[in-house]
Amino acid sequence: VVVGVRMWRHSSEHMKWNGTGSTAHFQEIVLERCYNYTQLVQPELRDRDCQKIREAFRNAFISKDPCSATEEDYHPLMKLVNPTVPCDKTVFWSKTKELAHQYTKVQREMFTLEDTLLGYIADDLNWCGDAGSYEMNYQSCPHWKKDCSNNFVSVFWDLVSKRFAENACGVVQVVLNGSISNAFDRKSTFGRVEVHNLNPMKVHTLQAWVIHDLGKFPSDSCSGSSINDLKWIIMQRNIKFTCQDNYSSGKFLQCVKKPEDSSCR
Ligand SMILES: Nc1nc2c(c(=O)[nH]1)N1CN2[C@@H]2O[C@H](COP(=O)(O)OP(=O)(O)OC[C@H]3O[C@@H]1[C@H](O)[C@@H]3O)[C@@H](O)[C@H]2O
Repeated sequence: VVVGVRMWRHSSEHMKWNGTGSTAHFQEIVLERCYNYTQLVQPELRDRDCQKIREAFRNAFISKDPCSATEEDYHPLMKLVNPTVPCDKTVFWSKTKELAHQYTKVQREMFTLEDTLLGYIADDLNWCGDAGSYEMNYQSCPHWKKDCSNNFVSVFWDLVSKRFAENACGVVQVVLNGSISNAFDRKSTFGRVEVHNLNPMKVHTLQAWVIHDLGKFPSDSCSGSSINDLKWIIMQRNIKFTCQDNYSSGKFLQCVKKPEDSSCR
């Protein structure tokens, strides 16, 4: 058996990985974002203990082999924060992160995962430690493809995405990218995790929006094969499927704000 030889940096105690290192000032950013969210964004969460949340987040991965992450490592953190999104207000996205967040900015009552506490805290951050150290590794962290998929960042997003989907109820929406050939991809987090964790006892309809970039000819649409694949999976799960296409991103944002507008059908 060839045992992969991990390259140790000669000078410091940290491993050398293929991915970018932990975000500088990670702990301070986590604490600041937690206070910002619980005091300003969702004041009804003002009693959440941000020091405890920061500590539980750090304890999930510090001093552990960054290629041995499991969902259990995050359980103490998950116990401190449970996503409570009102029914009919959940928005998933795939390959349309910016547009989905523009959507929930104009429609404040809608929620993407980033509009919940854990998604808000962790968005765009990177983090990892080392089994042999109490310090975070700011030089490099495992790359999900070149090093290992069970790294702490990938396991975190799969876990919070699963909980976000489990919690959803009523009519849920997904914003998909009509400017790429496969707007729906079974291997994406939406296709691999969220679709399969919707609870058919709570979610009765998935509404898909297939949005294409302005001035670009749509590459996929509601009648495309990838959307039909999504429709089949959803209907197999006893959830109704509806789909809207023929929207550019600008028109989508305008029409979600004013659906009664004549140009919005
Ligand atoms: N900062 C966030 N990252 C992620 C969220 C999320 O909500 N916020 N994710 C996943 N995710 C990470 O984004 C890329 C894939 O994006 P991309 O390929 O564009 O789309 P995915 O379907 O994989 O992920 C978006 C989907 O999963 C949640 C969010 O609630 C959306 O409904 C991959 O690294 C995932 O681990």
